[in-house]
Amino acid sequence: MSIRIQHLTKVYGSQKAVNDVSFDVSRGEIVGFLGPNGAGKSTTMKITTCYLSATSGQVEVNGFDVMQHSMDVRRSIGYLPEHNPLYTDMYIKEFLRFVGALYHLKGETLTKRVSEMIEICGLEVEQRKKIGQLSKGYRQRVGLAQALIHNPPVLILDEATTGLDPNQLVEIRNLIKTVGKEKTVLFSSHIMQEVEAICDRVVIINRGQVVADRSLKDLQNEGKPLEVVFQELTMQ
Ligand SMILES: Nc1ncnc2c1ncn2[C@@H]1O[C@H](COP(=O)(O)OP(=O)(O)OP(=O)(O)O)[C@@H](O)[C@H]1O
Repeated sequence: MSIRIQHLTKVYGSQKAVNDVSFDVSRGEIVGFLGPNGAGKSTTMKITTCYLSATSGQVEVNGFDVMQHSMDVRRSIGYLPEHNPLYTDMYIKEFLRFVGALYHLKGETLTKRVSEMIEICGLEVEQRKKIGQLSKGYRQRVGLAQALIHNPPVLILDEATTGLDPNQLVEIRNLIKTVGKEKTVLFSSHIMQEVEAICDRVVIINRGQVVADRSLKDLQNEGKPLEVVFQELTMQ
């Protein structure tokens, strides 16, 4: 199992943001993680990527427990957070080299990997610019490039396509689909068409609890659009 979340609970002060959440993501699966605003998606993702600690429950990534083996978990994961933090004064290449070095890539390997990321993420035309000079869509691409630079087996993408124009959306979607052929991907989104286009399975969370864990095929066989299923499960 690439990601195993068992009985995960996170309490902020007096608020239970995540309440006994359990689900697995198998190797090579692309899973859409859906839920209304404030449902607990980002919190679950932050715990899975070791950015936050859980109040209780277990999370394993690639067989490593997030509490006991956080360095192994971090090495196994590429993470694009919802608010993608980038060094705006750095040039794209400079930033990717910096991130690659954090993962102990060096010399020719690092140079090759940075070039590959620039190509895969469609950054060639803008590669001479500083990150602060890039449009939002290109910043997202840099975010994806930094998430992929160490070739992690697991990708966690929190609203990776927010703010992209329709053309970029198609390109990034295709990119996620392509990398998803050899990686496990958990990604959150509010765009149902996107989830339908990319995912094998959806996990829907509402008020901190999982309310659906279904394959897209199952849902399609029922003939209900994902949007309708989502509304039925999350609108009270
Ligand atoms: N650092 C924090 N301190 C206190 N409460 C928090 C903190 N982070 C998140 N929360 C609360 O936890 C709940 C879940 O938030 P979370 O960001 O995980 O939701 P989400 O499903 O990702 O929402 P969105 O779709 O709006 O991004 C929300 O009510 C939020 O206000």
